[in-house]
Amino acid sequence: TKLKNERIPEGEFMAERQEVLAQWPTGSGVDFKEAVDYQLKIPREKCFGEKLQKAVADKVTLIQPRAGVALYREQIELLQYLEDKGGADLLPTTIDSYTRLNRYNEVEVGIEKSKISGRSMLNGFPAVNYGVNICRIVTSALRNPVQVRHGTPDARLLTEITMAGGFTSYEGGGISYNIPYSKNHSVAKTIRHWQYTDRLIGMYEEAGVSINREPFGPLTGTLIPPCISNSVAIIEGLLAATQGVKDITVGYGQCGNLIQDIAAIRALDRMAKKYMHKYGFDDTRITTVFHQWMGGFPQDESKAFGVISWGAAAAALAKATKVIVKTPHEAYGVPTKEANASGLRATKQLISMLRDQDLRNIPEVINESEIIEAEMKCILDKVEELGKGDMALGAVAGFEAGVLDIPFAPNRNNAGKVLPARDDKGAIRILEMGNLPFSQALKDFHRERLEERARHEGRPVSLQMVIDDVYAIEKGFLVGRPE
Ligand SMILES: CCC[C@H]1O[C@@H](n2cnc3c(N)ncnc32)[C@H](O)[C@@H]1O
Repeated sequence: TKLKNERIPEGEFMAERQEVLAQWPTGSGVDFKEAVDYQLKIPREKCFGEKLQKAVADKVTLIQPRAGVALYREQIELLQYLEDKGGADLLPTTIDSYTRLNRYNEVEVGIEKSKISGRSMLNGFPAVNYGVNICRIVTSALRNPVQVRHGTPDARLLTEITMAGGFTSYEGGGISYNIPYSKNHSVAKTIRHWQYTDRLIGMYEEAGVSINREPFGPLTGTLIPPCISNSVAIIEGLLAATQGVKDITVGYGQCGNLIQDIAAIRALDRMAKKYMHKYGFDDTRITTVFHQWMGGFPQDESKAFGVISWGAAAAALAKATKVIVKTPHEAYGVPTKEANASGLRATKQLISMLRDQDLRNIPEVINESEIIEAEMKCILDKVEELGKGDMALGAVAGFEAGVLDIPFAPNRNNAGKVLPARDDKGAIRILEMGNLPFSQALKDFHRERLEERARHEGRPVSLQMVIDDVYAIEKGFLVGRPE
């Protein structure tokens, strides 16, 4: 059927649902009505959206780790440790890579190997293979709300099982879990898959169960201009709201210039609310999430804590509703529960020390935020025009035209013409505009900021700046200065 940004008709949805639930035997354990009843019995303080709204009211920034291991008793032990010893306000369950690729046979092997070896042979929690009841054993063993975090282009069955399994938040989107994560999936296909996810969550909403949805903000996590990741977040938020989703957390990955990071969150929050209103979704609740540094991490744990704390400070000063926390094992792989908890404690230290400081309204932030909003408007206006008002069609056409273009993304449907580089203060600017539909004034602004760096470094604005900025991270710097 032709893609359109409209609520999936019930008959069409139910027919598709039969196929989805048949994709793996555990799908037969999903009964929507029974799942709604189960969800309605979950205490309110364990509902993700409720806790986010309380944080907004209390003006606090919540902390949330990533965490996922193969065996479910270990997953319970891990998450209990992170809430008890790490002080996590919100809990994740990070899903393993095989499940993200719908390769459930290989998951089975991974679970068996983990049981035999006694250690996690998967890089996350295999929720689909475990099914509804084991998910409920995990989510009901914890004091805090639990969110599904993953990177799945076709997450339809995962949604069915985890929503029935007592999770109350679900990360991802048809763009943000495709373009940065896969080479060949078409944007139209994954947007359609995620319309299924959002329609199912819309059905839970209509039955009185509010499930929080969080588009994946950071995208490739490498020098992403805030206007690009913010625009994708808003498109995914609008596509979700169209399917009946009411509780949406829009996100952004730390880039490193403090003024720009705070401005990005401010622009994201304001524009998300503006676009929800523009499209008549006045009953959606919007919150923000700030991801601590998504780039390469130092191996030295003390330096890693420096990076973690800096991301915590930026989140606190931006008054993000929640911050996603890194660990001192980031340079190595899946962290131990102790390392994960220590990243949380370091973060909470900064969040609480900076609780009374808010930099969102200082002039430099407002100036940068207004530039980001203007850039977002150029992009979103063009997406609307290309889609003739339909955001789903506009997104597909936007990628084809290079109006939406995510730097360093592997997907062959991404133009890959836009090239970012840092200016003299480390803020992300655009060196190659590709087909971004910016006004001349905005194009001139970016050029001027890069020329300023060029003058300071005594070299021309060039691709070498992009390369130097990518490698600067390993040397512990942001701006890749010439040798
Ligand atoms: C956005 C995805 C990348 C981030 O997600 C972390 N990540 C991946 N898998 C796990 C896991 N099983 N447990 C804890 N963190 C995990 C990586 O380290 C990185 O920061």
